Amino acid sequence: MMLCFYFLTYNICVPQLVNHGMSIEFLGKIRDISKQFFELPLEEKEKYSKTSINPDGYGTDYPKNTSPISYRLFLKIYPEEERSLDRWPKDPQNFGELLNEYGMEVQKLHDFIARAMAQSLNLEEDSFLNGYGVNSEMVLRINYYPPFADVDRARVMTRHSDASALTFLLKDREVEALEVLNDGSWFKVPIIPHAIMVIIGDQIEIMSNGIFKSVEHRIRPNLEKGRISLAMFCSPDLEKEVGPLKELVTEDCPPLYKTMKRYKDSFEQYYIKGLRPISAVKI
Ligand SMILES: O=C(O)CCC(=O)C(=O)O
Ligand SMILES: [Fe+2]
Repeated sequence: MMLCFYFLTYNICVPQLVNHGMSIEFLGKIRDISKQFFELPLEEKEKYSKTSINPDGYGTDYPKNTSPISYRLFLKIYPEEERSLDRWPKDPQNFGELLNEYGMEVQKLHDFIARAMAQSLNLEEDSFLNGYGVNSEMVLRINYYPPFADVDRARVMTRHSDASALTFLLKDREVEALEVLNDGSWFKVPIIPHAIMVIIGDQIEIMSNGIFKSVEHRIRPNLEKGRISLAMFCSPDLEKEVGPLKELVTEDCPPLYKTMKRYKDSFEQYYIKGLRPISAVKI
């Protein structure tokens, strides 16, 4: 496996994984089948709609009567027994099987990267993985952004960092739209075909006591073309107390973040106010 660090400026770098073991054909199938799902008639997609109690399924993040900047299919992949299988599309055929296989592959990548990150800090290789607790989560969000011309110009996906520990992002093969923030300026992330981008989420920033910083990013839709992306959010067990790893806290390096459960739950309330949830857990 190879981690290719793509430097956008001298101090901002976007890790993209290549030689990750998934074939070009497999990634092609995943992207194509996801796109086919979003191209189904609305009433077909709405068979899998999310509800107010279960976020799994098809939906948008905006109220029904406004034109959304993105549509999404949100599916919990792990823990396996928490899958809402009635929201896993039966059409296109094989979608479920492919998603299952993709989940297993991304889990391997995740464990490899989490171990490498721990080793890079001279920690035991399982330090981050142990910090996740037993029922760590993987949630897939497949995003479809219609062409810009179809949506309100002002609506760029709000800037955010991910609530996850790590996010593994399979980007569109053709449409560049992801931007990351550094020092007040936005930088476009270039496409490396078939690479999987690793996004540092808030919970790795917390566990590493600020050594790894979560990345603020946003999407600027394309004028002519729709765009597909698959974001796999890998996060600790919701019931696990997550805080700076004790190996990283010393007299000289006090904890910089509070320890808390269910970080994700508090995310939404800050996000909708335009605040960064991570700022609320800083000591
Ligand atoms: O579509 C993308 O490339 C990124 C999506 C994203 O940031 C998210 O779903 O959290
Ligand atoms: Fe994100």
